[in-house]
Amino acid sequence: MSGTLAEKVWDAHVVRRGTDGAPDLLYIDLHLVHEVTSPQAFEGLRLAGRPVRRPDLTLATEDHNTPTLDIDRPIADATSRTQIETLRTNAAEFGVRIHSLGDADQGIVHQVGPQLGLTQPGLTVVCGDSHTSTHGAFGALAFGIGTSEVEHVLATQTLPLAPFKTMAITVDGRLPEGATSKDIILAVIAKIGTGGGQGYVLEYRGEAIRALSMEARMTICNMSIEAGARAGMIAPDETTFEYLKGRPHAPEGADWDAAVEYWRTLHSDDDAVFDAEVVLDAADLEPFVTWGTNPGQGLPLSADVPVPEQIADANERVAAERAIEYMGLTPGQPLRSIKVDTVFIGSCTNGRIEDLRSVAKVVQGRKKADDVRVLVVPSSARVRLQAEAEGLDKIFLDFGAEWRNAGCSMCLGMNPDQLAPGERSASTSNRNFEGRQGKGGRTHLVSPLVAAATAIRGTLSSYADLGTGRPAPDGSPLTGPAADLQTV
Ligand SMILES: CC(C)[C@H](C(=O)O)[C@@H](O)C(=O)O
Ligand code: SF4
Repeated sequence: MSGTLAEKVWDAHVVRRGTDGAPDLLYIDLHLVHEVTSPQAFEGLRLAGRPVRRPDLTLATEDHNTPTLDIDRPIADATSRTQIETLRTNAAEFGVRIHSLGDADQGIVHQVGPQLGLTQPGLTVVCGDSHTSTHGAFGALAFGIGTSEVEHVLATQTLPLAPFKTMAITVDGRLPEGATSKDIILAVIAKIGTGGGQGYVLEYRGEAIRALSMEARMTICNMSIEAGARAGMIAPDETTFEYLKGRPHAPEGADWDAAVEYWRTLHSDDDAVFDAEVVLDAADLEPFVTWGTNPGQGLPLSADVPVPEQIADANERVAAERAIEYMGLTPGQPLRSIKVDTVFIGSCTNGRIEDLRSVAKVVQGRKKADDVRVLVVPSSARVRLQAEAEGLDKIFLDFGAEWRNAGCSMCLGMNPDQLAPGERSASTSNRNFEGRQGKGGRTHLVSPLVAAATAIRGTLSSYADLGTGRPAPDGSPLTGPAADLQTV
C-alpha cells in the first residue's frame, strides 16, 4: 500500500469509514489525561452511567495546576487544588491509572507518555491538550482534542475524525553550530505562519531531521500546533527504536522484534503524494527568537525588531504594531539588546534531560546575570531524578538558578510560577501569547542554548556570544570535570 506516513497510520485505525463526507471513526490506542480538560468529560460519563471503556489504554497525570515548590504541602490555590483533587477522584472512581504529584512518574503529560514507552510508532494518541502533537515524533498520529471528545474517547475508545491534508516539511542540510531543533521549528512557523498548517498533518523529514535525537524531534512536533497544524509526525528509525528499547511499556523479546519489523514500514513511500511541501535548508538557520506575541513572530537573533512601516501586508503591519507595543520594544532595536528579567527553562517543548544537560554545560562554573531570575523546571519527576543523579541540579544552583519540581510551571499562568505585569522572559516554552506566563508578562521564545546564554549575559544572546570558542554543547551526558559530580 502506497501512501504517506499519516495515511498509513490513519488507515490502520479506521473502525468505520465515513460516507458522503462524514468523518471516519478511528480507534484510539492511547488516551492521556490531565486535570484541566478532563473534569467535565468524567462528569458526562457519570451522568450517563457509563464506565471508561479501556482504562488500560488511559493514563492520567497532574501537570498544569501543580506547584513546583513545596509539593508535599496542600496546594494553596483553591482552583488548582480542586482541579487536582477532581482528577484524583475521577481516576479512582473510573479505575484510571494516575501519576500524582510526588510520584516518580508524575510530570507533563507529553513527557510521561514517551518516557514510559507508552508512545510508540504507528499508534493513535489523543489527549485534551493541543501539544499532543509532541508524540508524533515517534511516528504516532497524535492529536489534541476538546473536552467533549475526551468524553467520547473515555466512553468508546474511538473518535470521529474529519479527513486531513498532508504537508511535507523537508529540512535538508546540517544545522550550524549553536542552532537546535527549536530554531528549526521557530523558523518553520515564521515561514508558514501560525495558520500555515491549518487542516494539515505535517511530516518533518530530510537530513537535518534524521540527524536529531528523539528529544529534539519531540520539540519540533510539539510546536506543530503553533503553525495551526492538526498534528506533526516524523517517521520512526533507529533513533526511535533505540529510545524506546527497554522502556517500561516497550515490547520485549519476540514482541519487540515483531514491533520493529512493523515500525520499519511506517514511512511515506517514495511515490506518496503530499498536498503541500515546504523546503528549508538547515545550514541557513541560526538561533531564532520571537519578538512578538505569537510564535510566528520570530526572527534570527542577529536581526532587529521589525519596523511596522516597512511591512507590506496591512494585517501583518497592524499585528506587528500591536505586538511591539505590548512587548515594550522599539522598532529597529537589535534583538540582542533586549534585556530580560526572567529565564524559564522547562515545559513539554524543552524541559527534557537533553535540554537540561545542554544548559548545564553552558552555565557550569559561571554565575547568572545579577538581576535575572532563572527557573529550571524538569518536564517530569523522572527527568528531575535523572538530572540530580548526573549532578545537574548542583550546577544550576551554583549558577544562581532555582531548581524546581516537575510540571508545566511558567509555560502558562495556571500555577504559582508566573511573570509579574511588564516582566520580560526568555522562555524555552512554545507560546508567547499576551499574558500567557502571567498577566502583562512579555515572553520571548528561545532554545535552551539561547536561554542559557541569556541567563549569563542578561540580554537575548546566543551561545556564540559567550565567546568561548568551544563547540556548542549537545544533550549528551556531561564528561570531563563535571562528570565527577555524577552519582550514578
Ligand atoms: C490547558 C491546555 C488545554 C492547553 C493546551 O491545550 O495546550 C495548555 O496545555 C497549553 O499549552 O496552552
Ligand atoms: S508545558 Fe505548556 S505547552 Fe506543555 S502541556 Fe503544559 S502548559 Fe501546555
